[in-house]
Amino acid sequence: MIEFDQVTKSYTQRGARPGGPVHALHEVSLSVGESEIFGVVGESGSGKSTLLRMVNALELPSSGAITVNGVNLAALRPRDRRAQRRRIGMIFQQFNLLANKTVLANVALPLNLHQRLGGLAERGLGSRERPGADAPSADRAREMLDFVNMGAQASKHPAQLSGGEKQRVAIARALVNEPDILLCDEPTSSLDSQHTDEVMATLLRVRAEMGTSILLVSHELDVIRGACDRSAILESGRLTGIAEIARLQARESFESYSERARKYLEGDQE
Ligand SMILES: Nc1ncnc2c1ncn2[C@@H]1O[C@H](COP(=O)(O)OP(=O)(O)OP(=O)(O)O)[C@@H](O)[C@H]1O
Repeated sequence: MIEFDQVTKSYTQRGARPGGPVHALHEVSLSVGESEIFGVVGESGSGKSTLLRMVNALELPSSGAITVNGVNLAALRPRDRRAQRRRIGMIFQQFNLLANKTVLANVALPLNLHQRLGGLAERGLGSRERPGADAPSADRAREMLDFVNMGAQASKHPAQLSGGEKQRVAIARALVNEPDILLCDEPTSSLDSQHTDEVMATLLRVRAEMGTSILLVSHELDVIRGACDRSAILESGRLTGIAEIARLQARESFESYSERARKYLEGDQE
């Protein structure tokens, strides 16, 4: 599904005393399977975000090749690259929701954009000219909000939500176009443990019910261990290994916070 073949990404150092190229990634080869949850761990600056951004062609390799669903990203024309990108969802540490839009409008946004750029363009119509153009988007957005248990908060604005709720809305938005890959860049790094568990339980459900492949960058080893099947370990842009993570543990780790708290406080913890 996602293949990195000897991928190197170099940047030219800028600044007062420019030096040689920085290898953000150096000859990285890995593959991520269908419906797999694949982690990426490493210290700050090890190349995690670069790797993630390369999957949706926000960055292209300096050498080597990346194929997604059999398509070599570097060979795509810019327009096809944008189309390919719409088939990949992404969530971020800071949620990136639009503050002046309701939860529902945030989730519907990619659908409306997709319609404007796609089918409507072909017919030479803007969505304002088409009666009821937004209605199917609203239905689909509501469906996704229900999926992340945020249906009751559809008319709120992001500022009225907790961090965990914002991230679940961001997940709904990332999945509204039914992508087969979801990229997660430090999705729980600004959340407390209760909200981390809610978000991770949601991601496990996304994989179980939608079959989405998930690439999860995190510096939180517990999060990786609790959710991923395997994880790449990066050090200074090099892949130092791919850890196999026991599946049994993964299923047990994201019980509800209260369940874990009760077990822990009552001493029922391994
Ligand atoms: N656009 C850029 N221009 C120049 N150097 C860059 C650029 N993007 C990343 N780098 C460099 O590439 C290396 C890897 O960066 P990257 O952001 O991928 O690491 P990371 O593991 O995600 O770090 P963090 O955990 O701090 O976000 C770093 O040395 C970084 O400074």
